[in-house]
Amino acid sequence: MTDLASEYLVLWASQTGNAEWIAKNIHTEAGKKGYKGECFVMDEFDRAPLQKAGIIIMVSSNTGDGDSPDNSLKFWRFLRRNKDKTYFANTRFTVLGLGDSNYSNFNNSGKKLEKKFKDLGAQVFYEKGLADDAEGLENVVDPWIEKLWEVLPTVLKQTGSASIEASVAHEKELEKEMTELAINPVDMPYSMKDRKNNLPEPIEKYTNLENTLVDNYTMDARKEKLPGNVADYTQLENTLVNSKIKTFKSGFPLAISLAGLEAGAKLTGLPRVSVPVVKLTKLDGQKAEDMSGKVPDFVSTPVPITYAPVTMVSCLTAPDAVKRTLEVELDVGQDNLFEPGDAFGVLAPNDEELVEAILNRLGIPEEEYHHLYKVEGENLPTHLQKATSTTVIELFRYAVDLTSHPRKALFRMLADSTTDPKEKLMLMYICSKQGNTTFNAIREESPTLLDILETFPHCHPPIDRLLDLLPAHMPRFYSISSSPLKRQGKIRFAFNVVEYITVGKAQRKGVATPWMDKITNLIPSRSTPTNVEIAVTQDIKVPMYIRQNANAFVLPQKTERPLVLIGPGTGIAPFIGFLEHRQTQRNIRLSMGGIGHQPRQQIRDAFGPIYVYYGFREKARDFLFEKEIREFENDGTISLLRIAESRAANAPKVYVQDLIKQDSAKLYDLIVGKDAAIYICGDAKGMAKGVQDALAEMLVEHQKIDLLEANKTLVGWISSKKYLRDLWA
Ligand SMILES: Cc1cc2nc3c(=O)[nH]c(=O)nc-3n(C[C@H](O)[C@H](O)[C@H](O)COP(=O)(O)O)c2cc1C
Repeated sequence: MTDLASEYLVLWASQTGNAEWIAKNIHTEAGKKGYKGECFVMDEFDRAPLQKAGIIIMVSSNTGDGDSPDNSLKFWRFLRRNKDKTYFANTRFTVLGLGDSNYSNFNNSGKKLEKKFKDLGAQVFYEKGLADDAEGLENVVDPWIEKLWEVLPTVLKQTGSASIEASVAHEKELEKEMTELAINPVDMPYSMKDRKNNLPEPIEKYTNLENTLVDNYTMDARKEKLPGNVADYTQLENTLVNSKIKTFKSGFPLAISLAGLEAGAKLTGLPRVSVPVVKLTKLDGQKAEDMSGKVPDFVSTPVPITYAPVTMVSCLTAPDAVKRTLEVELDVGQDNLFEPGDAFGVLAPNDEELVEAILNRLGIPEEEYHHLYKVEGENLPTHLQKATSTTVIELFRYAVDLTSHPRKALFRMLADSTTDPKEKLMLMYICSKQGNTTFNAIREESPTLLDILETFPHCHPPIDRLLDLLPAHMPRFYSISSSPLKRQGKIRFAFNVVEYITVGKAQRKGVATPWMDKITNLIPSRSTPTNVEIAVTQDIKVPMYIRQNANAFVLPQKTERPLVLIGPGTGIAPFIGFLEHRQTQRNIRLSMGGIGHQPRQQIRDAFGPIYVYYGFREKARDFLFEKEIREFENDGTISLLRIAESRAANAPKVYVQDLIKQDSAKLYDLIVGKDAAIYICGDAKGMAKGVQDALAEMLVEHQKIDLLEANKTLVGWISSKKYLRDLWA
């Protein structure tokens, strides 16, 4: 195939919006460069010119255990059924995979796409890119796209409406702006010396500002730094509160290292200014009621949302434990069908104080919060497509993510939205190749949008552009930790309340877990007794929907099949549901009575043994579900309970993988001899890899095969669903 193709097709599959955003940017830019083509989500492949487009560019992320995103499952069914080795004989393609190296199945879906397309006769025109969210997607995505523009003219005609010359000229212009920015000495942000000279006395307070323009500061720390009498300011603050002038939450401005920024140097590798898509139009004079507590209509879910009343809350950790784990029960009603192991999504809003502080920082007064707007634009991202009549506050509560890792493209846009040349230079530096270390350090700090805006006080981005560049706000998923057999119409789940301090001393919190902590109202005391179930009678509702488990992380149909359940920390939660289910099934069988000469033995044989590997820091503080687990052990639901304590006083650290190694003979007999299914839930990084190694060692020792063979066997077990993993990074 040497001819130039005349049309391209971009296909994307995305679980949380990154791949969609990147794919749509590629499509928009290709159009601007004069190429002709279309862009579709993979599951709409039947509308796409699959065989007609000579060039296919695919962008796909991963979910679960190297699984393809939900919006590509139909496409995958089509690909799997397609056995025609010449189906894509006239197609050249490339793949951009988005993955995370914390997962052992790194970028599995992109790799699978490449293999399948080759099997169907397609040829690779440009080597696939495998981006890593653990390191920052941009590190691979940006150079991969840059190179794509170099390769594309060799395989695709520029036939679009824009004339080639015009597009080349436009391209040159962009290129110049994008790849080169000379640093003029007068534009340089303050040097350390200047900074010290400009600071009020006493200077010692500021000497910790090495390499920073802005120190991290809290309200109190800020007061401390104010020159003059602090009492005056405190009084001023009180006066403001008393006179009902609203005060807003402060952010934590970032400490930005400019170590690589030198006068006369050039900034290169700057991301292209992303094409504006979103247009926010005010609907004249129309206002909406404050719908606080109700998820706005533009949020789409695969099944309708249930507003489930909270019926019980319990704190599973001791007051002085490092993590705080809550268990919550929701009344989801009889119509929501689920199995233990299924997950459900919680539609929590962004933190209200954060939302209001951001709106305030963007210059939107409170009386504007409820004006109705329409979100318009060609090729809008999925999460904004239905926002045809909504308010600014709802968009910031439910449409965009205000706390996840910022994209380089956001900094690039902010650079164009500041009135201050020094801020512009800093922002350009952050998204340049030279500023990569600084960008990664910023990612580590997980700043909120408020923190970023407070770091660059002269930056006034238009809201439309923020909507363009902020990632989608997503539901948060939790595993169900109860059995519908035992608790009809109710689900229980457990979660750690995500709150922590960063290296830069900024306080951070998650979205859904602090929200649930707040609405269930256990926080004020913090000394809530451990493991006491508190009935909730107030009208507290959680918007949620059940997502049935796509990767078979549910109990096997046959109750005789032995199980090995491995779940440290909150990874034990789905297994509590499994065990409750088995316990109830056994009780039902017992109440019905066995059959034959040995009825009790017959009942026992109907339920395979269950080995549980569970771990936590310390028995006294973090033994989640202790009461339930002891009960399962005593009544024989659990056949073998192995507990790993990683921070027991005066004892070596023990992890679940250590216990698996100790039990390797027993486990080999159960897993290989008796065909047990293995389930593992929890941290993808240390734990899942450790368990994988321990299982491989078990095979090496008892099956007498080498490590390579052992790992191949494990991969085979994963694909045959004998070894099931529900992991998070
Ligand atoms: C629950 C979950 C499971 C994931 N599993 C994998 C995986 O098995 N392999 C991998 O390479 N990346 C995995 N990822 C990482 C995603 O592919 C990555 O974060 C990507 O940027 C998401 O893009 P999206 O927003 O388009 O879905 C997982 C992410 C999540 C949240």
